[in-house]
Amino acid sequence: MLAVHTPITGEVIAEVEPTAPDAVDSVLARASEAQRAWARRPASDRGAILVEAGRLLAAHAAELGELEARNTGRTPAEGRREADRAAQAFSYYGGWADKAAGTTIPVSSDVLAYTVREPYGVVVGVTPWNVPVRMAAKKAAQSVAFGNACVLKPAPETPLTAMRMAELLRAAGLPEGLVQVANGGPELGQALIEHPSTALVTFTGSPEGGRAVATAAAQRLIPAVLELGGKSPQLVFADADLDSALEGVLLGVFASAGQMCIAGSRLYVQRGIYDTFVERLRARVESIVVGDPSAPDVRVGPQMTAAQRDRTRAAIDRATAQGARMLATAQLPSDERLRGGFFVPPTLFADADPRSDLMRAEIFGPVLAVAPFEDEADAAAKAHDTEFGLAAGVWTSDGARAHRLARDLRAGTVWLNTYRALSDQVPFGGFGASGYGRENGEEAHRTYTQVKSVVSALDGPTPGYTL
Ligand SMILES: NC(=O)C1=CN([C@@H]2O[C@H](COP(=O)(O)OP(=O)(O)OC[C@H]3O[C@@H](n4cnc5c(N)ncnc54)[C@H](O)[C@@H]3O)[C@@H](O)[C@H]2O)C=CC1
Ligand code: BAL
Repeated sequence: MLAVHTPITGEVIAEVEPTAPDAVDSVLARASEAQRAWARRPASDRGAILVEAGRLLAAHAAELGELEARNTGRTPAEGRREADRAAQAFSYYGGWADKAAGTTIPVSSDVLAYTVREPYGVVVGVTPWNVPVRMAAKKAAQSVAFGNACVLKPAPETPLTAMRMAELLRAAGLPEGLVQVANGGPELGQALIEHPSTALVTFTGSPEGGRAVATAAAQRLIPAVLELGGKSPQLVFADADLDSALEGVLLGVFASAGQMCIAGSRLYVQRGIYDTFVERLRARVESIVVGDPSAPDVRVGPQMTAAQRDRTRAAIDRATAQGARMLATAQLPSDERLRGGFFVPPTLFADADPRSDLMRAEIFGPVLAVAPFEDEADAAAKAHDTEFGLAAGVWTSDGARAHRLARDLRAGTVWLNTYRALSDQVPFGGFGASGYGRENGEEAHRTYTQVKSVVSALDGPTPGYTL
């Protein structure tokens, strides 16, 4: 059995049956069979079932949110928000199901061509432990909206909400086998991708995992969508609304205890306001209350896994060893009950070597590094000093500058005077080592379908056309 822990105390909260390697065939056979029938149903029927799934998930959002918060150590409010957004994914993609269409192409007076966007078949969705229910919902909803089946493989540390979601989807009328959850680690993920019935893989997780997934997909000549990590910059200009910028910076890196692919973990502040802004930041970091997220004053909970706690602690030690100056660190909880919890205090560093791990490697924990910049060109150069390109934040009251930077920054998402504003409607994905392929919004239709072109002679059978 797979033991599932709560990171708040380290206790085991559930045991989950792993999917046996010899069950992969039957999981995928069920998915293929369900998909063939599902793809033949009118798109508006599929959409209506997804909308009903959204309604049922919303009706169970309190239960799902509580489970999510317990398994991930999020605050109850964050858990609820994640559950609400999982429900919204089904409502949103339910709306897309009968609106996504191909195109007609008037090639010449006697030839009409058109395209049809067809489902791939069975999609394998490999999801991480940091956003369990929303990520599972998003990948499943995008898959089935356009006629695919979806086999989800959640991270073994946080499978509970995806499993409950699959039960609710079935209750909402999604056919048996269309959305399934297979439980296990990387080996199971590989076995699912290597299986001949899998037609598309969508992965969210680490660059290492992404590389292995892409390699397995390439061996099978199937497409892979990879949403990987980041080392995202936030740029604060002297003319910004500094109160909003301060909040945006804090939430951008310490929400979810820093375990976000989009964490704004490199902060660059314009020289003229550097000392005062960093002093305000330092005071705020020191006052962050860390502990059991269900307590009303707690702002930062634990790391979601023991392994992540160890990785974050090691990253803090390495930053110090490589010469960064620790400016502030919050207090760990003193409550005896939380002694087994996976806590790491939010920590602020300055004066790091730009080539050090602190400035280059994803930490995925509550660790922020701050450095000054001189002007717009210097800010952009510093922002680009990374192999990643997932997100960037710009805080300035100069609209033209904001849009110049939005144009120039190499990142899949650029937020202007906000951060972490994610929506099903807005395409999401990375540049560079942050992955490739896009999900969300109308990109979902392109990503989760393949194009078939149909070319038709209008003036009777005509062999040998060269178009
Ligand atoms: N971009 C993101 O949202 C995430 C990034 N990370 C980064 O990765 C680091 C390590 O976290 P991990 O849990 O080890 O992430 P991971 O990338 O190893 O795991 C994420 C998911 O991929 C699966 N997986 C891993 N290797 C696979 C393979 N070869 N084939 C198929 N499936 C595979 C895992 O079982 C899990 O479901 C974190 O410290 C963080 O830096 C982790 C989780 C999410
Ligand atoms: N992993 C994608 C960013 C998010 O939805 O939290």
